[in-house]
Amino acid sequence: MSWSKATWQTISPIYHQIIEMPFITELMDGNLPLEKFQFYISQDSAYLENFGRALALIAARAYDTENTLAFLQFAENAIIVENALHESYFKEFGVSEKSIIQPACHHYIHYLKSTAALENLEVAMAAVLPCFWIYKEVGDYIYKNQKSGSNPYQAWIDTYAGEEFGEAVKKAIAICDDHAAKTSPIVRAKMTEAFVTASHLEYDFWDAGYRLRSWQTN
Ligand SMILES: Cc1ncc(CO)c(N)n1
Ligand SMILES: Cc1ncsc1CCO
Repeated sequence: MSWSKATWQTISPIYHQIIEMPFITELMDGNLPLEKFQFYISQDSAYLENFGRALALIAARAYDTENTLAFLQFAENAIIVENALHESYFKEFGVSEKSIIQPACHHYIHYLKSTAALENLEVAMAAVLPCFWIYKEVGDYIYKNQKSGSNPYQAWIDTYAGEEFGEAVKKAIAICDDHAAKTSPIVRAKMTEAFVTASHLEYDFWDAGYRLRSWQTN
């Protein structure tokens, strides 16, 4: 079995918990309170900017130009999505300025950046993979299970259920499988551990959005 298939099986309970989260079910039904979406989208803007930096760092560390190019493209797209969030969703949902990075987002960003900087390249690639893969699965799940009628969050749903994003996800999975096949069992196990950790952080990011979880002092 490929590394990616085995690892997805490992995080399958986390994925199933994610699609049952109130943030996701309410986003799907279009009745997620605006305040929670605003919190999420402003945190996600900071997330994508820094995710882009982590991807660019992985691009710089890649073993060959083909993989450098792939990760540069991922980095560029993450930043393009971030700009799209700014220009359309921010206006549409009345999110005005860049807000302080709150705990869940802070945790995730710095986990990705320190892993991209300090761990084996293969482990860094595995750490960023849930950002691609879980969003693709969640996007498809919401798209397929949506009720008919208008949803204020449709633009968000369409971004992640779209074909262009799907192609990037397939490519990122293939790159991880290729690296997993060529590395040692010790590094492969660390790749799995990084994938599991990032999957927990994906859950936590949505949970923080639903609870509006912020620093307790101001
Ligand atoms: C927290 C998070 N993970 C992954 C993605 C996918 O781009 C995103 N936008 N935000
Ligand atoms: C994972 C990811 N999320 C938003 S853009 C991007 C890279 C896709 O090319």
